[in-house]
Amino acid sequence: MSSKTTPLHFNAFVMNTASHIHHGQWRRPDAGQTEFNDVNTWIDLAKLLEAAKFDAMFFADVSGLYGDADADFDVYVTEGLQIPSNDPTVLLSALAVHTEHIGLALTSNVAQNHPFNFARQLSTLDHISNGRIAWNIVTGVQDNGARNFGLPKLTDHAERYEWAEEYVDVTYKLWEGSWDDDALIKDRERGVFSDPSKIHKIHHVGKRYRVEGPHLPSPSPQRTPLLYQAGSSESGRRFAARNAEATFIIAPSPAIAAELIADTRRLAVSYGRNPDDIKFFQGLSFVIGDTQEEAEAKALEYEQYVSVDGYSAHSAIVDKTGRVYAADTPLKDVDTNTAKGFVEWVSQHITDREPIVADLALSRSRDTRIVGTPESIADTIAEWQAAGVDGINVINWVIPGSFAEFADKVLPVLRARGLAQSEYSEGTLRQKLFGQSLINDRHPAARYRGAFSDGSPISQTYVEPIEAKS
Ligand SMILES: Cc1cc2nc3c(=O)[nH]c(=O)nc-3n(C[C@H](O)[C@H](O)[C@H](O)COP(=O)(O)O)c2cc1C
Repeated sequence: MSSKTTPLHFNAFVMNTASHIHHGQWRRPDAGQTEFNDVNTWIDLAKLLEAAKFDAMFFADVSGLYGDADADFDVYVTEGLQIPSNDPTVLLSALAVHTEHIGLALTSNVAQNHPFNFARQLSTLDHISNGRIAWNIVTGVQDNGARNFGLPKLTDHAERYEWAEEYVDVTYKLWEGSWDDDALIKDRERGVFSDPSKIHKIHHVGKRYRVEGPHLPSPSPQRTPLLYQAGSSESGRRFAARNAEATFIIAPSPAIAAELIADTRRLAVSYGRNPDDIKFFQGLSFVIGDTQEEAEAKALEYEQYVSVDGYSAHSAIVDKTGRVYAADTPLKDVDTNTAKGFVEWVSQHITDREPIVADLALSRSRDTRIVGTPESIADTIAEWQAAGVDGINVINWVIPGSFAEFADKVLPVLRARGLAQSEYSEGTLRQKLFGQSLINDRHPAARYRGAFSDGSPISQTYVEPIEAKS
């Protein structure tokens, strides 16, 4: 079913590191991502994106190293594969003060921050940015990323999503229920800064957390930041259907995206939400030429920089000791239990010779890559919209070049077709996407509005009701 979203939304998909997705490209002379430690790299990019009317900068993040935590991690360090990396939560405060309209989205998983303090950080950022913050809710993907927070390894998949449900429940209570709208008074005459009868403890007691409250920040412009989610398994889709206002997907084709979108929207309705309470953002990268031949030639040039080790390591095509296979290793000799389906898929598509590991890397670098002229790229983007996609997360090869080129060459064609905005609409990030600043009444966070005002325990998800302390 075609998306009703016109114009589409466009986010710049980035990470505060040198080698985020397209590994090896940091070696190019025009790769500014090597200077990720310089805040001006990101401030300049934010200004470029805002001038081009991108909807948001969308920062990925991880809390550790990829691969088996007991395995060798040399390849990640050699490749700069998401290490070193800096914390997007801190960086976004700098970007907020240098921009006015563009949304600022950060990824954080349920292990890397305690929900009480994380809710406080996001409220602070939402105040600083005047309501432009979004949170990409992820459950984590790394054993090391879990071990850095005291866990023995990555929590099992289903339990990670149960954990995420309680995590967001705590944040919803803090963001939506702890402060009434008129609690902050600042009455110099009477010497009353806030009204204590309008600020409430949340008394959360759950399987993983005990959080008394109240929330320390006063309500920010959005209260609950715009909520993204990334994760497309059955559990991932159910979590998104209950909690996400936007989900980030990397479907291999518009047809598969259409199935994923229809299923998630159907689930959202079963949870009492509307189908269009969720917007879907597809990750795509672009190689742009004034002619198709020029675009193809540029694609070959990018492929000269492809790091087989980088893509192999990121796709967990590693042996038991964590070492990547040599590029000329026949795929039949690859022993992996994490990417078996991908290895088999690539093998099926190479029939004229023995498929090797280098073919996997090349296939990864071409995943959801569109090579063409601005017009042909706009045609393809329209096909994703027809599949139900509401926005595109633009994946870069180089910073800022990939975004500057997309802004200069493709966005004008999309604007002429009504597929990209020419101006920002007023208001907060949620106002721009959904026409209202606060999360809608169909979302589970809304049930906590006013829920603690009389101090009585409320029907709480994932926690036993407790006698609210008088
Ligand atoms: C498009 C996309 C982007 C993701 N980005 C991140 C990320 O930045 N950090 C992270 O820890 N996990 C990230 N993930 C992993 C998911 O959060 C999730 O933990 C993982 O996909 C397992 O969920 P699933 O089995 O439901 O897909 C991403 C997943 C997808 C599909």
